[in-house]
Amino acid sequence: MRNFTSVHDVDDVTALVNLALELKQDPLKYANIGRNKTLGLIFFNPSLRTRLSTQKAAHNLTLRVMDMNVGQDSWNLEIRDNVVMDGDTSEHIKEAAAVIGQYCDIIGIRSFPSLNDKDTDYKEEVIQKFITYSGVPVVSLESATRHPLQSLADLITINELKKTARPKVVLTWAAHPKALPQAVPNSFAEWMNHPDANVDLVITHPEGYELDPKFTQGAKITYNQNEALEGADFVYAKNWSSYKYYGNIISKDKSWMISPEKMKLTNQAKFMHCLPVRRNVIVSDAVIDSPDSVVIQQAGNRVWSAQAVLKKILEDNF
Ligand SMILES: NCCC[C@H](NC(=O)CCC(=O)O)C(=O)O
Ligand SMILES: NC(=O)OP(=O)(O)O
Repeated sequence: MRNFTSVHDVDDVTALVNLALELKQDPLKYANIGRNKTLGLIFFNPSLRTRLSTQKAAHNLTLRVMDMNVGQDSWNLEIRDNVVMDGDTSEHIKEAAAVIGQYCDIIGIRSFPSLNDKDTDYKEEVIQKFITYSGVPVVSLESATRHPLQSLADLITINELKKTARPKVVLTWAAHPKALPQAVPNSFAEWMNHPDANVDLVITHPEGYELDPKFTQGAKITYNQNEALEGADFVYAKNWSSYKYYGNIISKDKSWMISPEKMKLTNQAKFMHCLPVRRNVIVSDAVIDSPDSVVIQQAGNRVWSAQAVLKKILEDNF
């Protein structure tokens, strides 16, 4: 594996999940593989889990880590090509990526979408330009359209907790006051639809919140949340803004919040969310504080997800 930007970069998903579970049992098993190598973590947006879990994973592999918040610690970067840079961007991504590639052996990038222009966001310019110009392997720390380290951690968590060979997994939209990216649900759908995930995926959302079919193909999609939740083994809640009416909030329907009444429709499902989550907006206190909530285990698994990916990249490229 050279880069990790989506499930398509992984040649054997089952093997990667098994590697993560092996690392969870024995975190320092491959502690020498990153010796004298440097990982750079570049953030265009805030992060708690991704920043800290990836650092922890790197430390377990003896990688050195440098991190930077673009525009706060560094210059504002210009992403577009062929522009006269007489505005508020001081440095072009072409130079910035190439220079960071001189200092780092692997680069992680977090870059959210603008949610203004679908074509620009779905072109994934920031991460693609880092791949083109840095000359080193690149790992997505959540890009405009995907969050693969999160989805891998989600799959690890489902594998740890499933009670049947092929569980029913429900991805449900819930209302939110801010327009959020589609990256988490796109990526979750793409990973759950992979044959190695071995789950039945049902996606439920109000009309107009259809995701790009490129990610959801193979899943059952319904506007009826109660019907979707019936018999679910896992409930994965997430808000996203509309893909069709790009970046807009078209429903504020509070009835989509995951409450104890909704959880009663399920097969004593585990409640999942990538975090950060707004309590009593996306999920009620009673559900997130219940024994069926696995959000902390899920966040804990971000370490093993990142460590498995970094180990594979180190092994395959150095
Ligand atoms: N990395 C996990 C999710 C990050 C982001 N959430 C947010 O921006 C939530 C912000 C808020 O609730 O104010 C998203 O949905 O893609
Ligand atoms: N789930 C997740 O990626 O969290 P952060 O945005 O805090 O990194």
